[in-house]
Amino acid sequence: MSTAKARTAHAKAILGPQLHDQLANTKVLLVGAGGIGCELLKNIVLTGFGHITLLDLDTIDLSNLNRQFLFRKKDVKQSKAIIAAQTAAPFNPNVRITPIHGNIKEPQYDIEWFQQFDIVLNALDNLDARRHVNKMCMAAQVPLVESGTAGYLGQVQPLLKDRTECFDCIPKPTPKTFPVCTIRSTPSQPIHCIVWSKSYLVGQLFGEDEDASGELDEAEQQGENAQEIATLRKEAQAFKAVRQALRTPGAGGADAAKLVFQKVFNADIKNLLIMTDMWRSRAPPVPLDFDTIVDGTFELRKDTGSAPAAFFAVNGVAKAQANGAEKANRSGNGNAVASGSKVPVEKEVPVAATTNGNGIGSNANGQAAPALKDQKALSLKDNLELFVASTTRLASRLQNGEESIAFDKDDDDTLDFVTAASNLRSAAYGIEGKTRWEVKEMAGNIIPAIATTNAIISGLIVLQALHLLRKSYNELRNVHLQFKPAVPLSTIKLSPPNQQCGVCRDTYASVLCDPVRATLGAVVKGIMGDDGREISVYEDQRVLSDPDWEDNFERTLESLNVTRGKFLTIVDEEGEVGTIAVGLGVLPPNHPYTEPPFILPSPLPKPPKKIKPAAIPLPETPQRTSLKRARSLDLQEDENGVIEIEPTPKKQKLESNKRKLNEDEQSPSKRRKLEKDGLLLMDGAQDNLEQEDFIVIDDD
Ligand SMILES: Nc1ncnc2c1ncn2[C@@H]1O[C@H](COP(=O)(O)OP(=O)(O)OP(=O)(O)O)[C@@H](O)[C@H]1O
Ligand SMILES: [Zn+2]
Repeated sequence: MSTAKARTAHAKAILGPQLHDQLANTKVLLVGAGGIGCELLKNIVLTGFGHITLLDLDTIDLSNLNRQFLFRKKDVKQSKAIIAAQTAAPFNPNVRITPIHGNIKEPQYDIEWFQQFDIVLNALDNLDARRHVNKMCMAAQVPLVESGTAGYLGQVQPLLKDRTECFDCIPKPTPKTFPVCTIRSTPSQPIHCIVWSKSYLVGQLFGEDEDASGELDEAEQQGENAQEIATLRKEAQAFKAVRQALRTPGAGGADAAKLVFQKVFNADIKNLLIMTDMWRSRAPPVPLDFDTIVDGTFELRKDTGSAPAAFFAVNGVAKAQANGAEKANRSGNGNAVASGSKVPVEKEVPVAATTNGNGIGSNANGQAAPALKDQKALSLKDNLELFVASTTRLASRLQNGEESIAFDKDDDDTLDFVTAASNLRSAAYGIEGKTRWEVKEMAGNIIPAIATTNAIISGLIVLQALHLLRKSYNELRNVHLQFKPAVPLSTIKLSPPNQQCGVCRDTYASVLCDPVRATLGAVVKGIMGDDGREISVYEDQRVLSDPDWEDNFERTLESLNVTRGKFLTIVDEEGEVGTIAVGLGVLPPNHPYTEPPFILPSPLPKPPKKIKPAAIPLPETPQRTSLKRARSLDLQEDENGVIEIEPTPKKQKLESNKRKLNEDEQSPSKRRKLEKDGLLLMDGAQDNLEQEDFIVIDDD
């Protein structure tokens, strides 16, 4: 057998000659060349996909090399897409890989561009880009395989307009937040102190001169303790002096750091202690003292030697350990603090993750093991020194012209500062400390990437992609990789689209136009044809017209900042007919100047009548990966240990922004209402559209 034949023999045997030949001509777009993307590129090249476009906006970072195996050290700072394409192309001489170093959200990647592909594979790491690709695939009617991994968990979801749920059919959970008072006055866990330090203190000291009273107003309205709020207000106002000191050359060194320390770890805590009621049911914090920490005589709890002291041994010596840790161990009082011999590890932390409070890492047997610098437990004095050093560095950056500094996990100065400040606060509140490594992980919301998870998920993506290309729609499954060694995979049959979805239930159309010449009115009237319904028109969240207000119809699309890659959304005023989403593309170069400056789709879009949401809420979707649920449904694992779960009716999705707007629009007096709310409306074609002219109805 020739080498070329031998190379494809196995793939051909597995796929069958028909699919094998089809793949050679298949055009696939792979978005993302990171952890999943590298694995997936290798897979699709070896499977025999013939035309691959690989797009990624990023360059290679040293930290990518442990799992993004198409990259080498010499490639650091080069384009991910270009290097991945170069490395993977020789895996199959018949493949054509077109790398693009760019952002998938750029306007040139419009509906027409997406339509050139037979299938799109997402290997992205953020919701925003995923949602964008989902929408473009729905608009272009191109099948998409969506995927993601988090530590040991992973998911693959095939998506096809009108057949399956889209990525946006199910609302995504919002990130966890903490009540403002927990963060600002009564923390009880390390994460509370970390959030305080990175989201509040860094901003107050090094950020824009922002008034942080908004969230306090809100807390007050929600009935929080008025005295506590008043104290927190005073505390925030008193930042002025320290902000000034940090920005003053000469005073901005260690003295300024000491000033900050005295304010936040001593004076502010003393002020909170005045509210004795607050500390009846919880342990009061201990004001820290700069000088005695430096000279080694400071004691966190003079009285009982309570557990937290074990983690903040003064001078790096586990002075408190003898009385503190042991007592904590014996008392077993259920506090969040752990024994002096082992700090609880919240997430997977490799190598010498446990520490014994004296700055030396210990392994599982309690034997001393040399800790990496970042994984070393810091004593109270270590933290104070780190606080002074990092505050001084940040202050000098401000003095050298940086206007404001925000937390960034990859900015060593801010990470050092957040590590030290959160540990000092933890010490004051009797909460265990965290290593710099752990703080980076928690503050940066880092979930360790696991190469094996990416490899498994990338294999599953190819299987789902093959089902889509074969049009074996009954074979499609959502697949979950779960942290259950006995049943690592579960598959779920696909649910139909959510009828209330604001993305995949829209009727999409594409208009090729010259936005410099085409007016809003001409395009909208062209799309609507002889359909005389009352409509409103939006671009994203901006209202461009409604039935009582069509002033913008005269304006060119460009003057309204509605250009290539954007969508005009045409919403039925009565809410009875589906929404039309018109994607804007460019005119072909040979389009005659004498013709209208746009080409309408043919046939014109005919959105369906809307299905009214059911009055009675449907039962909630089950925990999809839950084994318990699978068992309760009496489902059997198949021969591969895979459990299959039938989809159940889903809960009505919260109306999308657009639908919320729709309700608003029912009233013809919306324009007046918006103006009453202080929102600005554009009055005539001569108006220049400024950013502030946009009417933002709801922020996402
Ligand atoms: N809008 C976008 N357009 C193009 N590529 C994107 C876009 N958003 C994210 N990506 C790419 O998706 C990839 C996701 O891969 P991955 O999750 O492994 O992230 P990473 O940045 O390589 O790793 P880590 O975040 O763990 O350091 C990245 O290479 C990233 O550049
Ligand atoms: Zn949807």
